[in-house]
Amino acid sequence: MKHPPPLALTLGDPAGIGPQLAAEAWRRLRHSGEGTFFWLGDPRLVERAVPVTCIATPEEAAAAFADSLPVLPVPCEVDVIPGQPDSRNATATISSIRQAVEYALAGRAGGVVTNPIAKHVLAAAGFPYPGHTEFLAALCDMPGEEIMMLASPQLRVVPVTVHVSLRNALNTLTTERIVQVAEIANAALKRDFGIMAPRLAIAGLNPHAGEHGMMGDEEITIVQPAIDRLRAQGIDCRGPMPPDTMFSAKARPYYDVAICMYHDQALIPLKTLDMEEGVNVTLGLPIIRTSPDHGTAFDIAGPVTETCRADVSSLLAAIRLAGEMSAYREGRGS
Ligand SMILES: NC(=O)c1ccc[n+]([C@@H]2O[C@H](COP(=O)([O-])OP(=O)(O)OC[C@H]3O[C@@H](n4cnc5c(N)ncnc54)[C@H](O)[C@@H]3O)[C@@H](O)[C@H]2O)c1
Ligand SMILES: N[C@H](C(=O)O)[C@H](O)COP(=O)(O)O
Repeated sequence: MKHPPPLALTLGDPAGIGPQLAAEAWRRLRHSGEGTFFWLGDPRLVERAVPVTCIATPEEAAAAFADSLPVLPVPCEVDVIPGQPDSRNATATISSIRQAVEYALAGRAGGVVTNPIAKHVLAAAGFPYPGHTEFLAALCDMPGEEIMMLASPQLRVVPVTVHVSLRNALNTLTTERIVQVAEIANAALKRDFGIMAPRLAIAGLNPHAGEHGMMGDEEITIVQPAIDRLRAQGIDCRGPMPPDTMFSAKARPYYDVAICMYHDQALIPLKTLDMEEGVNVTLGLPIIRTSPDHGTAFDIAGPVTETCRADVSSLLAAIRLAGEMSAYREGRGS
């Protein structure tokens, strides 16, 4: 049987926990048969902790994986001090993401799994994107088509507005964008998650979903028209749902994804319920991209050793989910 291409795991911020996690993920997965990955990173950061094979192409990863971490070298410009990010290393962080996407677009990587970046560190080096999500869309030449989903065994959430201030989120929330995001989520649940008739729950924006206009009228003027348009297309969606109760254990079984109006409305419930198993997924692009749901964790970053201080669960969940999504896309999903 032909093996699927390996996943490309990126460097992330080299001063964060990414290098530790890459080494630990390899230790946990090397004999598991759950898929192969290669790390686009600086071999000097991990070679004291795990055996490393430097590879020149993704195709060499499979043969190396059982015995060593396959590393496609992306050297850092300056010495890495764990916990102390340095924007001079932004070039390596960005190059790693760029190469991973190129391999995925060419079908030479089964998907991209990103290690966390610190947005302000990249911004200090002139990086013009607020996060991976928007950068990946630009690399795929599909700006504006990207959406962010966070998925865990208990909940899936999609924020309509993402990396903007709360004030800007309110100013930029439109019926058109809610419809576009819900359509992409609906299609992705079918294609990448094997959910053939997705059920969408659309959140309100205001307390009590506006209380019939008493506490804000965005539900009436913006959200309900989006729901009407989605239903007219045959998409199963309900709402506007009061945001304070829609994430309860009783409510969650009735939908497959919650479409939320702003970043923290979506991410707070998910990370509170399931930080360990939560995965950040980019939908709407031709490539598969997943990521752990946590950040760079500079406060616990240390030299990469044989013992990993950071919790690798979310990265492992991201790697597994990328493999599952890839299987669904290729008709191998179950
Ligand atoms: N996917 C991404 O690239 C991504 C996601 C979220 C945040 N970030 C970035 O990360 C940076 C730091 O963000 P933050 O401090 O808000 O969040 P964070 O997730 O980095 O850290 C929050 C707390 O959780 C702990 N933590 C995080 N991951 C952990 C792990 N795997 N094991 C054990 N403890 C862990 C940290 O030590 C810290 O105490 C920011 O610059 C942010 O932009 C990146
Ligand atoms: N908003 C995400 C989170 O808090 O988990 C995170 O910042 C990652 O965003 P990108 O995947 O766009 O880097």
